[in-house]
Amino acid sequence: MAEKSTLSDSKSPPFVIKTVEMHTGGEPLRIITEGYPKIQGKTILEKRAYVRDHLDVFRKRLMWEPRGHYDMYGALLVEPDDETADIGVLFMHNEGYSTMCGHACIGLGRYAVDKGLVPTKSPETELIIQCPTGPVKVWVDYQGGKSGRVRFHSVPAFVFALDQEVDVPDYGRVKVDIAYGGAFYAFLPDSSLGLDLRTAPVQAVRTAATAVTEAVKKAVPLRHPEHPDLAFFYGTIITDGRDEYDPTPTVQTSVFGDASVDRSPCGSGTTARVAVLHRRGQIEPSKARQFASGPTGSVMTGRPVRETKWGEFDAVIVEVAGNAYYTGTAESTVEPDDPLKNGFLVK
Ligand SMILES: O=C(O)[C@H]1NCC[C@@H]1O
Repeated sequence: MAEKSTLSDSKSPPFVIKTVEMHTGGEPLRIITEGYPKIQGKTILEKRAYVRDHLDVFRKRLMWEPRGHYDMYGALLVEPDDETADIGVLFMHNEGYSTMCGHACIGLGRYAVDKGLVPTKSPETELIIQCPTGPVKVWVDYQGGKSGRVRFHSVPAFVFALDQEVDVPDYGRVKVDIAYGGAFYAFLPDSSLGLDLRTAPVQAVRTAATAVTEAVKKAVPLRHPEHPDLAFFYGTIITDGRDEYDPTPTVQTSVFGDASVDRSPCGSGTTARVAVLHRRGQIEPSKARQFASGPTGSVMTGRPVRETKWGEFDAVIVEVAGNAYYTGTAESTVEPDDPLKNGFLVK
């Protein structure tokens, strides 16, 4: 639906937002580089709350149609408050503002190197991106003046629940694993929803995963070791159930936010899934596993690096790696008399 502007059109300055467009494994990344109003707040979580409460019309204009689309994804660079961080970022999608995004960290790693936001070093340039979930360490291949593949270590990943039973309307009682990889996800195999990821239409996967998400949200109260703003359920990842180690990729489709389908294997979801596989003894640090996206077949690798603790939770640092590519730049504008200027979604 189209929404009324919360900005006064006669008084507000013209809307001109510049962006750099990338994709990681097919998942769009719209990096906002110029034109956002000043963001208030000292901590990154305060900044996230500020854009959500005061500037949400900007997200809708940039993520929703006609400038974006139902499954668009964006990143807004902000001043970090963590002294160790090189850049800070807020993430946005069709419904709101997520707390961690692996595909975006992969794209932003390249972007930071290519824009000279960090001093470069070969063969790898290291940087820290402050995300709402916490600091994410990123290494960007950098050789012959060219940025390439990116790997990252997110905040500690932990299993919240294994084999949690939930009743999913239209699908029955299923068991899910719930884990945190910078955001909370539920995992279950396609077979328990009567689907086959290799052949199911993406809409069927979207519908089933969304039903699981709604059921888990109702049934499972979440806890985060540090901050209540981070204790929300972000999405469901349906897998092909091939959890035991195998050199060929295991397929997974992540459905997050308001039923948005990730075109990539989902970096934060992969982080969380590695935590589950690690807990079940199905993955080793020395053998990275390949995780392929259901919608596009694009691949990220993931492996546990070392065990740690986060508050009450046994946790693990996970390394995820992937590739991002530039697709262009854009300058988005708004005409005051456009009745659809604030965006709309077609499901
Ligand atoms: O790669 C990721 O972590 C993300 N991709 C879109 C949804 C998740 O935030």
